[in-house]
Amino acid sequence: MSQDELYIQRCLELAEKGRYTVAPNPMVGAVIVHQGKIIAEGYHHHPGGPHAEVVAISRVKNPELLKESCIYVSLEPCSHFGKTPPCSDLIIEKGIPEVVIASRDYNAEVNGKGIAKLQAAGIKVREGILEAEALELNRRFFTFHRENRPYISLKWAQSADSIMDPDREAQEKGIHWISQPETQVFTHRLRAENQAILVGRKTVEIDNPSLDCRAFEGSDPLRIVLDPSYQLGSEYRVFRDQNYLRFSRKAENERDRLLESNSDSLSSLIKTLYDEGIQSLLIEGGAHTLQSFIDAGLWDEAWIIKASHNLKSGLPAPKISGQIYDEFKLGKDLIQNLRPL
Ligand SMILES: NC(=O)C1=CN([C@@H]2O[C@H](COP(=O)(O)OP(=O)(O)OC[C@H]3O[C@@H](n4cnc5c(N)ncnc54)[C@H](OP(=O)(O)O)[C@@H]3O)[C@@H](O)[C@H]2O)C=CC1
Ligand SMILES: Nc1c(N[C@@H]2O[C@H](COP(=O)(O)O)[C@@H](O)[C@H]2O)[nH]c(=O)[nH]c1=O
Ligand SMILES: [Zn+2]
Repeated sequence: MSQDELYIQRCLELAEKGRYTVAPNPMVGAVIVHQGKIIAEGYHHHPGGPHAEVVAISRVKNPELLKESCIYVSLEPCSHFGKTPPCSDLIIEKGIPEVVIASRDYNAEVNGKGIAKLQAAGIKVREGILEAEALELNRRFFTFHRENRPYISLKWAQSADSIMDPDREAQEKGIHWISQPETQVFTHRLRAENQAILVGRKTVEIDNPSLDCRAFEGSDPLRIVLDPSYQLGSEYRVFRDQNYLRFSRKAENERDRLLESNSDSLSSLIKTLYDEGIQSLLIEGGAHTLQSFIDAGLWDEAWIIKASHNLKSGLPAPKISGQIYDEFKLGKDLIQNLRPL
Protein backbone atom coordinates (compact mmCIF):
# COMPACT_ATOMS: atom_id res chain seq x y z
CA MET A 1 0.00 0.00 0.00
CA SER A 2 1.22 3.50 -0.79
CA GLN A 3 1.37 6.19 1.91
CA ASP A 4 -1.76 7.83 0.41
CA GLU A 5 -3.60 4.52 0.51
CA LEU A 6 -2.64 3.98 4.15
CA TYR A 7 -4.13 7.33 5.18
CA ILE A 8 -7.28 6.77 3.11
CA GLN A 9 -7.53 3.26 4.61
CA ARG A 10 -7.58 4.92 8.03
CA CYS A 11 -10.33 7.31 6.80
CA LEU A 12 -12.40 4.30 5.72
CA GLU A 13 -11.92 2.66 9.13
CA LEU A 14 -13.09 5.84 10.83
CA ALA A 15 -16.04 6.20 8.42
CA GLU A 16 -17.15 2.67 9.36
CA LYS A 17 -17.76 3.85 12.94
CA GLY A 18 -20.83 5.74 11.73
CA ARG A 19 -22.40 2.70 10.03
CA TYR A 20 -25.42 2.32 12.32
CA THR A 21 -26.00 5.97 13.23
CA VAL A 22 -25.29 8.16 10.21
CA ALA A 23 -27.93 7.21 7.60
CA PRO A 24 -29.35 8.80 5.48
CA ASN A 25 -25.99 10.57 5.33
CA PRO A 26 -22.96 8.68 3.98
CA MET A 27 -20.24 7.22 6.21
CA VAL A 28 -17.21 9.54 6.08
CA GLY A 29 -13.84 9.61 7.84
CA ALA A 30 -11.01 12.17 7.70
CA VAL A 31 -7.41 12.40 8.90
CA ILE A 32 -5.08 15.39 8.94
CA VAL A 33 -1.43 14.68 8.20
CA HIS A 34 1.41 17.07 9.06
CA GLN A 35 4.93 16.13 7.98
CA GLY A 36 4.06 12.44 7.81
CA LYS A 37 2.25 12.34 11.16
CA ILE A 38 -1.51 12.06 11.75
CA ILE A 39 -2.31 15.04 13.96
CA ALA A 40 -6.11 14.66 14.07
CA GLU A 41 -8.92 12.32 13.01
CA GLY A 42 -12.68 12.54 12.72
CA TYR A 43 -15.77 10.80 11.41
CA HIS A 44 -19.38 11.72 10.77
CA HIS A 45 -21.48 10.26 13.58
CA HIS A 46 -25.11 11.24 12.96
CA PRO A 47 -27.20 13.34 10.56
CA GLY A 48 -27.10 16.99 11.59
CA GLY A 49 -23.85 16.41 13.50
CA PRO A 50 -20.49 17.83 12.35
CA HIS A 51 -18.97 16.30 9.21
CA ALA A 52 -15.75 14.25 9.41
CA GLU A 53 -13.56 17.15 8.18
CA VAL A 54 -15.05 19.53 10.78
CA VAL A 55 -14.40 17.05 13.61
CA ALA A 56 -10.81 16.41 12.46
CA ILE A 57 -10.02 20.14 12.02
CA SER A 58 -11.49 20.98 15.44
CA ARG A 59 -9.18 18.39 17.03
CA VAL A 60 -5.92 19.89 15.75
CA LYS A 61 -4.24 21.32 18.88
CA ASN A 62 -2.12 23.87 17.01
CA PRO A 63 -4.25 25.35 14.16
CA GLU A 64 -1.10 26.96 12.64
CA LEU A 65 -0.06 23.46 11.51
CA LEU A 66 -3.11 23.27 9.20
CA LYS A 67 -1.36 25.64 6.76
CA GLU A 68 1.31 22.96 6.21
CA SER A 69 -0.97 19.90 6.35
CA CYS A 70 -2.86 17.60 4.02
CA ILE A 71 -6.40 16.49 4.81
CA TYR A 72 -7.36 12.98 3.68
CA VAL A 73 -11.07 12.30 3.42
CA SER A 74 -13.02 9.26 2.22
CA LEU A 75 -15.63 11.41 0.42
CA GLU A 76 -15.40 14.66 -1.53
CA PRO A 77 -15.86 17.61 0.89
CA CYS A 78 -19.33 19.13 0.60
CA SER A 79 -19.94 22.45 -1.14
CA HIS A 80 -23.52 23.15 -0.08
CA PHE A 81 -25.38 24.31 3.01
CA GLY A 82 -27.16 21.13 4.19
CA LYS A 83 -27.79 20.69 7.90
CA THR A 84 -24.28 22.12 8.41
CA PRO A 85 -22.13 24.68 6.46
CA PRO A 86 -19.88 23.52 3.56
CA CYS A 87 -16.69 21.67 4.55
CA SER A 88 -14.87 22.95 1.45
CA ASP A 89 -15.33 26.53 2.79
CA LEU A 90 -13.83 25.51 6.14
CA ILE A 91 -10.81 23.86 4.46
CA ILE A 92 -10.24 27.05 2.41
CA GLU A 93 -10.68 29.29 5.47
CA LYS A 94 -8.15 27.25 7.50
CA GLY A 95 -5.59 27.46 4.70
CA ILE A 96 -5.09 23.70 4.27
CA PRO A 97 -3.03 23.46 1.06
CA GLU A 98 -3.78 19.87 -0.02
CA VAL A 99 -6.79 17.54 -0.07
CA VAL A 100 -6.78 13.82 -0.94
CA ILE A 101 -10.14 12.14 -1.61
CA ALA A 102 -11.23 8.52 -2.07
CA SER A 103 -14.45 9.04 -4.00
CA ARG A 104 -16.68 11.80 -5.29
CA ASP A 105 -19.90 12.65 -3.48
CA TYR A 106 -22.53 11.67 -6.06
CA ASN A 107 -25.23 13.56 -4.19
CA ALA A 108 -26.38 15.98 -6.93
CA GLU A 109 -25.87 18.94 -4.57
CA VAL A 110 -22.12 18.19 -4.49
CA ASN A 111 -20.93 15.89 -7.34
CA GLY A 112 -17.66 17.62 -8.19
CA LYS A 113 -18.64 21.08 -6.92
CA GLY A 114 -16.67 20.56 -3.70
CA ILE A 115 -13.52 19.66 -5.67
CA ALA A 116 -14.04 22.60 -8.06
CA LYS A 117 -14.42 25.02 -5.15
CA LEU A 118 -11.20 23.80 -3.51
CA GLN A 119 -9.25 23.97 -6.78
CA ALA A 120 -10.58 27.47 -7.51
CA ALA A 121 -9.10 28.51 -4.16
CA GLY A 122 -5.68 27.17 -5.24
CA ILE A 123 -5.81 23.98 -3.17
CA LYS A 124 -4.11 20.90 -4.62
CA VAL A 125 -6.68 18.09 -4.89
CA ARG A 126 -6.07 14.42 -5.67
CA GLU A 127 -8.92 11.93 -5.95
CA GLY A 128 -9.62 8.24 -6.59
CA ILE A 129 -7.39 6.74 -3.85
CA LEU A 130 -8.96 3.38 -2.79
CA GLU A 131 -12.02 4.48 -4.73
CA ALA A 132 -13.43 0.93 -5.16
CA GLU A 133 -13.34 0.38 -1.38
CA ALA A 134 -15.02 3.75 -0.77
CA LEU A 135 -17.77 3.00 -3.32
CA GLU A 136 -18.37 -0.39 -1.68
CA LEU A 137 -18.58 1.15 1.81
CA ASN A 138 -21.28 3.64 0.79
CA ARG A 139 -22.93 1.47 -1.90
CA ARG A 140 -26.42 2.11 -0.54
CA PHE A 141 -25.99 5.89 -0.46
CA PHE A 142 -24.36 5.98 -3.92
CA THR A 143 -27.03 3.79 -5.57
CA PHE A 144 -29.73 6.05 -4.14
CA HIS A 145 -28.09 9.20 -5.50
CA ARG A 146 -26.74 7.89 -8.82
CA GLU A 147 -29.62 5.63 -9.83
CA ASN A 148 -32.53 7.32 -8.05
CA ARG A 149 -33.65 4.15 -6.31
CA PRO A 150 -32.96 2.31 -3.06
CA TYR A 151 -30.16 -0.27 -2.95
CA ILE A 152 -31.86 -3.69 -2.79
CA SER A 153 -30.53 -6.58 -0.69
CA LEU A 154 -32.17 -10.00 -0.56
CA LYS A 155 -31.79 -12.33 2.39
CA TRP A 156 -33.06 -15.79 3.15
CA ALA A 157 -32.14 -18.98 5.01
CA GLN A 158 -32.26 -22.38 3.31
CA SER A 159 -31.50 -25.97 4.21
CA ALA A 160 -28.55 -27.83 2.64
CA ASP A 161 -31.06 -29.22 0.10
CA SER A 162 -32.35 -25.69 -0.75
CA ILE A 163 -35.66 -25.68 1.14
CA MET A 164 -36.87 -22.43 2.74
CA ASP A 165 -39.68 -23.80 4.88
CA PRO A 166 -40.72 -27.40 5.62
CA ASP A 167 -44.11 -28.80 4.57
CA ARG A 168 -46.80 -27.61 6.95
CA GLU A 169 -50.52 -28.14 7.55
CA ALA A 170 -52.59 -25.13 6.41
CA GLN A 171 -53.31 -24.07 10.02
CA GLU A 172 -49.72 -24.57 11.25
CA LYS A 173 -48.31 -21.12 12.06
CA GLY A 174 -45.04 -19.73 13.42
CA ILE A 175 -41.46 -19.30 12.27
CA HIS A 176 -39.50 -22.43 11.44
CA TRP A 177 -35.86 -21.54 12.15
CA ILE A 178 -33.45 -22.97 9.60
CA SER A 179 -30.41 -20.92 10.58
CA GLN A 180 -28.64 -21.39 13.92
CA PRO A 181 -29.68 -19.09 16.82
CA GLU A 182 -26.20 -17.45 16.80
CA THR A 183 -26.78 -16.27 13.23
CA GLN A 184 -29.52 -13.93 14.44
CA VAL A 185 -26.95 -11.33 15.53
CA PHE A 186 -25.73 -11.22 11.92
CA THR A 187 -29.24 -11.04 10.40
CA HIS A 188 -30.35 -8.33 12.81
CA ARG A 189 -27.19 -6.36 12.04
CA LEU A 190 -28.20 -6.59 8.38
CA ARG A 191 -31.63 -5.23 9.29
CA ALA A 192 -29.97 -2.34 11.15
CA GLU A 193 -27.95 -1.49 8.03
CA ASN A 194 -31.08 -1.11 5.93
CA GLN A 195 -33.68 1.62 6.16
CA ALA A 196 -36.57 -0.65 5.17
CA ILE A 197 -37.43 -4.37 5.25
CA LEU A 198 -40.03 -6.03 3.00
CA VAL A 199 -42.00 -9.29 3.25
CA GLY A 200 -44.89 -10.84 1.32
CA ARG A 201 -48.44 -11.40 2.56
CA LYS A 202 -47.99 -15.12 3.29
CA THR A 203 -44.90 -14.61 5.44
CA VAL A 204 -46.90 -12.22 7.63
CA GLU A 205 -49.80 -14.71 7.87
CA ILE A 206 -47.64 -17.75 8.57
CA ASP A 207 -44.71 -16.36 10.58
CA ASN A 208 -46.18 -13.18 12.09
CA PRO A 209 -42.60 -11.74 12.13
CA SER A 210 -41.44 -8.77 14.21
CA LEU A 211 -38.81 -7.63 11.66
CA ASP A 212 -36.87 -5.71 14.31
CA CYS A 213 -33.20 -5.63 15.40
CA ARG A 214 -33.64 -6.97 18.92
CA ALA A 215 -30.40 -9.01 18.78
CA PHE A 216 -28.32 -6.02 17.70
CA GLU A 217 -28.14 -2.39 18.81
CA GLY A 218 -29.44 -0.34 15.91
CA SER A 219 -32.56 1.36 14.56
CA ASP A 220 -35.41 -0.87 13.45
CA PRO A 221 -36.11 -0.57 9.72
CA LEU A 222 -39.40 0.63 8.24
CA ARG A 223 -41.53 -2.51 7.71
CA ILE A 224 -43.00 -2.91 4.23
CA VAL A 225 -45.72 -5.45 3.52
CA LEU A 226 -46.79 -6.60 0.07
CA ASP A 227 -50.50 -7.29 0.54
CA PRO A 228 -52.12 -6.69 -2.88
CA SER A 229 -55.70 -7.59 -1.89
CA TYR A 230 -55.62 -5.96 1.56
CA GLN A 231 -56.15 -9.32 3.24
CA LEU A 232 -54.12 -8.81 6.41
CA GLY A 233 -55.85 -7.71 9.61
CA SER A 234 -54.30 -5.24 12.03
CA GLU A 235 -53.51 -7.96 14.60
CA TYR A 236 -50.15 -8.86 12.99
CA ARG A 237 -46.89 -7.66 14.59
CA VAL A 238 -45.81 -5.82 11.43
CA PHE A 239 -48.67 -3.35 12.08
CA ARG A 240 -47.88 -2.90 15.80
CA ASP A 241 -46.97 0.78 15.43
CA GLN A 242 -46.83 3.36 12.64
CA ASN A 243 -43.37 2.30 11.39
CA TYR A 244 -44.75 0.39 8.39
CA LEU A 245 -46.15 0.80 4.85
CA ARG A 246 -48.64 -1.59 3.26
CA PHE A 247 -48.59 -1.87 -0.56
CA SER A 248 -51.99 -2.83 -1.84
CA ARG A 249 -54.39 -2.18 -4.73
CA LYS A 250 -56.41 0.11 -2.51
CA ALA A 251 -55.18 2.73 -0.07
CA GLU A 252 -57.33 3.15 3.03
CA ASN A 253 -55.17 4.91 5.55
CA GLU A 254 -52.10 7.06 5.82
CA ARG A 255 -49.71 4.07 5.99
CA ASP A 256 -51.12 2.48 2.79
CA ARG A 257 -49.46 2.86 -0.61
CA LEU A 258 -50.85 1.92 -3.99
CA LEU A 259 -49.51 -1.17 -5.73
CA GLU A 260 -50.10 -1.11 -9.47
CA SER A 261 -51.55 -4.25 -11.07
CA ASN A 262 -49.41 -4.17 -14.23
CA SER A 263 -46.11 -5.92 -14.95
CA ASP A 264 -44.19 -2.86 -13.69
CA SER A 265 -45.71 -3.02 -10.20
CA LEU A 266 -42.40 -3.74 -8.45
CA SER A 267 -40.56 -0.97 -10.31
CA SER A 268 -43.25 1.48 -9.30
CA LEU A 269 -43.08 0.23 -5.68
CA ILE A 270 -39.33 0.91 -5.76
CA LYS A 271 -39.99 4.38 -7.21
CA THR A 272 -42.47 5.10 -4.38
CA LEU A 273 -39.83 4.08 -1.82
CA TYR A 274 -37.29 6.36 -3.52
CA ASP A 275 -39.77 9.23 -3.33
CA GLU A 276 -40.16 8.50 0.40
CA GLY A 277 -36.36 8.86 0.79
CA ILE A 278 -35.66 5.16 1.43
CA GLN A 279 -32.01 4.52 0.46
CA SER A 280 -31.83 0.81 1.23
CA LEU A 281 -34.28 -2.07 1.21
CA LEU A 282 -33.84 -5.59 2.62
CA ILE A 283 -36.20 -8.22 1.20
CA GLU A 284 -36.57 -11.16 3.60
CA GLY A 285 -39.17 -13.33 1.92
CA GLY A 286 -40.91 -15.51 1.33
CA ALA A 287 -39.87 -17.42 -1.75
CA HIS A 288 -42.57 -15.96 -4.03
CA THR A 289 -41.70 -12.37 -3.07
CA LEU A 290 -37.95 -12.89 -3.41
CA GLN A 291 -38.35 -14.63 -6.76
CA SER A 292 -40.47 -11.82 -8.17
CA PHE A 293 -37.73 -9.27 -7.34
CA ILE A 294 -35.05 -11.60 -8.77
CA ASP A 295 -37.05 -12.15 -11.97
CA ALA A 296 -37.55 -8.39 -12.35
CA GLY A 297 -33.78 -7.88 -12.02
CA LEU A 298 -34.41 -5.74 -8.93
CA TRP A 299 -31.55 -6.74 -6.62
CA ASP A 300 -28.02 -5.57 -5.87
CA GLU A 301 -26.86 -8.26 -3.47
CA ALA A 302 -28.24 -11.45 -1.95
CA TRP A 303 -27.38 -12.91 1.46
CA ILE A 304 -28.04 -16.64 1.48
CA ILE A 305 -27.74 -18.47 4.79
CA LYS A 306 -27.09 -22.15 4.11
CA ALA A 307 -27.76 -24.50 7.01
CA SER A 308 -25.97 -27.84 7.26
CA HIS A 309 -29.11 -30.04 7.61
CA ASN A 310 -31.59 -31.27 4.99
CA LEU A 311 -35.34 -30.69 5.11
CA LYS A 312 -36.14 -33.13 2.27
CA SER A 313 -39.39 -31.42 1.18
CA GLY A 314 -41.10 -28.06 1.53
CA LEU A 315 -40.99 -24.62 -0.05
CA PRO A 316 -38.09 -24.46 -2.57
CA ALA A 317 -35.65 -21.58 -2.08
CA PRO A 318 -35.54 -18.90 -4.82
CA LYS A 319 -33.55 -19.57 -7.99
CA ILE A 320 -30.85 -16.98 -8.44
CA SER A 321 -27.68 -16.72 -10.48
CA GLY A 322 -24.91 -14.47 -9.34
CA GLN A 323 -21.26 -14.47 -8.43
CA ILE A 324 -20.03 -15.12 -4.92
CA TYR A 325 -18.66 -11.83 -3.59
CA ASP A 326 -18.12 -12.99 -0.02
CA GLU A 327 -18.48 -16.25 1.87
CA PHE A 328 -17.92 -17.17 5.51
CA LYS A 329 -19.02 -19.62 8.18
CA LEU A 330 -20.98 -18.64 11.29
CA GLY A 331 -20.99 -21.74 13.47
CA LYS A 332 -22.59 -24.44 11.31
CA ASP A 333 -24.19 -21.95 8.88
CA LEU A 334 -22.50 -20.92 5.65
CA ILE A 335 -23.23 -17.30 4.70
CA GLN A 336 -22.86 -16.30 1.06
CA ASN A 337 -23.08 -12.84 -0.44
CA LEU A 338 -23.96 -12.89 -4.13
CA ARG A 339 -23.76 -10.03 -6.58
CA PRO A 340 -25.44 -9.93 -10.04
CA LEU A 341 -23.32 -11.39 -12.87
N1 LIG B 1 -36.26 -19.32 5.35
C1 LIG B 1 -36.46 -18.03 5.24
O1 LIG B 1 -35.49 -17.25 5.21
C2 LIG B 1 -37.82 -17.51 5.11
C3 LIG B 1 -38.89 -18.36 5.07
N2 LIG B 1 -40.15 -17.85 4.91
C4 LIG B 1 -41.26 -18.79 4.78
O2 LIG B 1 -41.82 -18.61 3.49
C5 LIG B 1 -43.18 -18.90 3.51
C6 LIG B 1 -43.95 -17.85 2.73
O3 LIG B 1 -43.39 -17.72 1.43
P1 LIG B 1 -44.31 -17.73 0.14
O4 LIG B 1 -45.35 -18.78 0.28
O5 LIG B 1 -43.43 -17.80 -1.03
O6 LIG B 1 -45.07 -16.36 0.23
P2 LIG B 1 -44.61 -14.82 0.41
O7 LIG B 1 -44.37 -14.52 1.85
O8 LIG B 1 -43.58 -14.50 -0.57
O9 LIG B 1 -45.98 -14.09 0.05
C7 LIG B 1 -46.50 -14.22 -1.22
C8 LIG B 1 -47.63 -13.27 -1.44
O10 LIG B 1 -47.16 -11.92 -1.36
C9 LIG B 1 -47.75 -11.15 -2.40
N3 LIG B 1 -46.72 -10.89 -3.42
C10 LIG B 1 -45.46 -11.37 -3.46
N4 LIG B 1 -44.81 -10.89 -4.55
C11 LIG B 1 -45.68 -10.11 -5.20
C12 LIG B 1 -45.63 -9.33 -6.38
N5 LIG B 1 -44.53 -9.27 -7.11
N6 LIG B 1 -46.73 -8.66 -6.77
C13 LIG B 1 -47.85 -8.72 -6.03
N7 LIG B 1 -47.97 -9.43 -4.90
C14 LIG B 1 -46.90 -10.11 -4.49
C15 LIG B 1 -48.86 -12.04 -2.97
O11 LIG B 1 -49.97 -11.85 -2.13
P3 LIG B 1 -51.50 -12.25 -2.57
O12 LIG B 1 -51.54 -13.75 -2.65
O13 LIG B 1 -52.31 -11.71 -1.47
O14 LIG B 1 -51.75 -11.63 -3.90
C16 LIG B 1 -48.24 -13.41 -2.82
O15 LIG B 1 -49.14 -14.49 -2.86
C17 LIG B 1 -43.59 -18.99 4.94
O16 LIG B 1 -43.85 -20.35 5.24
C18 LIG B 1 -42.39 -18.53 5.72
O17 LIG B 1 -42.24 -19.24 6.89
C19 LIG B 1 -40.38 -16.51 4.79
C20 LIG B 1 -39.34 -15.63 4.84
C21 LIG B 1 -37.99 -16.06 4.98
N1 LIG C 1 -36.72 -18.91 8.98
C1 LIG C 1 -35.66 -18.08 9.05
C2 LIG C 1 -35.77 -16.70 8.85
N2 LIG C 1 -36.98 -16.16 8.56
C3 LIG C 1 -37.22 -14.72 8.42
O1 LIG C 1 -37.24 -14.08 9.69
C4 LIG C 1 -38.57 -13.63 9.98
C5 LIG C 1 -38.83 -13.66 11.47
O2 LIG C 1 -38.34 -12.45 11.97
P1 LIG C 1 -38.51 -12.09 13.54
O3 LIG C 1 -39.96 -12.31 13.93
O4 LIG C 1 -38.10 -10.65 13.65
O5 LIG C 1 -37.58 -13.01 14.28
C6 LIG C 1 -39.42 -14.54 9.15
O6 LIG C 1 -40.72 -14.09 8.90
C7 LIG C 1 -38.62 -14.55 7.88
O7 LIG C 1 -38.69 -13.31 7.20
N3 LIG C 1 -34.64 -15.94 8.94
C8 LIG C 1 -33.44 -16.46 9.25
O8 LIG C 1 -32.44 -15.72 9.37
N4 LIG C 1 -33.32 -17.79 9.46
C9 LIG C 1 -34.37 -18.62 9.37
O9 LIG C 1 -34.18 -19.82 9.58
ZN1 LIG D 1 -19.22 18.41 4.70
